Amino acid sequence: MKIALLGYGKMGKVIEKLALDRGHTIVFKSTADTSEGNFEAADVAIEFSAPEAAVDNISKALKAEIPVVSGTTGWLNKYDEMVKLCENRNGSFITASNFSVGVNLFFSINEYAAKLMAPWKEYDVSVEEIHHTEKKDAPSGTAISIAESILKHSEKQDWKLNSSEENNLKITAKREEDVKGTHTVSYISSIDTISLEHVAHSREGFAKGAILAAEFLKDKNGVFTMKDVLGI
Ligand SMILES: NC(=O)C1=CN([C@@H]2O[C@H](COP(=O)(O)OP(=O)(O)OC[C@H]3O[C@@H](n4cnc5c(N)ncnc54)[C@H](OP(=O)(O)O)[C@@H]3O)[C@@H](O)[C@H]2O)C=CC1
Ligand SMILES: O=C(O)C1=N[C@H](C(=O)O)C[C@H](O)C1
Repeated sequence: MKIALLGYGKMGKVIEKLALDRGHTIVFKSTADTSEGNFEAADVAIEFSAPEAAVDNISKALKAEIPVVSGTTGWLNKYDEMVKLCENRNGSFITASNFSVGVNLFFSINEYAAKLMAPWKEYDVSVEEIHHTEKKDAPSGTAISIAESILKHSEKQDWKLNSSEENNLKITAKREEDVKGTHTVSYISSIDTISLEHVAHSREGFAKGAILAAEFLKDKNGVFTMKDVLGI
């Protein structure tokens, strides 16, 4: 596959390395103010940039009829707009708050746990995420996905960053040097604590999942999720 990398930071660089190892080629790369290569030659675009840049990047790919995989977080208030654009252009689009296979399995475990725990009102549920200090958005997109799944099975009304109000699901976001991404769901009662945790040891899992998504998307039309890619 010929890949365009929209965003060539920490993630773009890991994706480039793994894509080359899998026999793909990189035909275009862009950062905030530079670009090189031939965008129109790409079979697929992989977009990991910044919250304020994602919508422009995704639109640019869809308008050029290039399937687009977007991993950027913090722009999802414009998700419906991007879906409409994709449908109007008969294009292909997938976004995920987290492309790692492990986290997508964790999402399913979290959903199962949320259903199981729903009747046991003595447990209070909360979510914590820890990331590196360069991260621009909080809470992480992954923490929001986890919280939204829990809320489907909970009496709590919404998630809230650092809120201790009983009717909100509390998400705590911490920033520590070089942490790739740690997400913990805790169910705490006066008697015990049940915790589910995913710890990313490197960025490879995110990058591998994004390349799998690009390979899946290349010859398809429509809007997909990681559940479609992984068949889970
Ligand atoms: N869904 C997932 O699995 C994952 C998602 N992410 C998300 O991906 C995004 C990127 O993460 P990461 O690589 O760590 O971030 P970095 O800050 O390391 O890299 C961001 C890159 O995007 C570039 N960029 C900024 N604006 C534009 C633009 N308008 N057009 C093209 N490129 C642009 C930056 O350029 P410059 O250097 O010039 O500013 C930089 O090259 C974040 O939103 C993060 O949350 C991260 C990991 C996994
Ligand atoms: O910015 C990051 O680094 C990450 N961002 C994603 C998120 O916001 O959930 C995914 C991963 O945790 C790493």
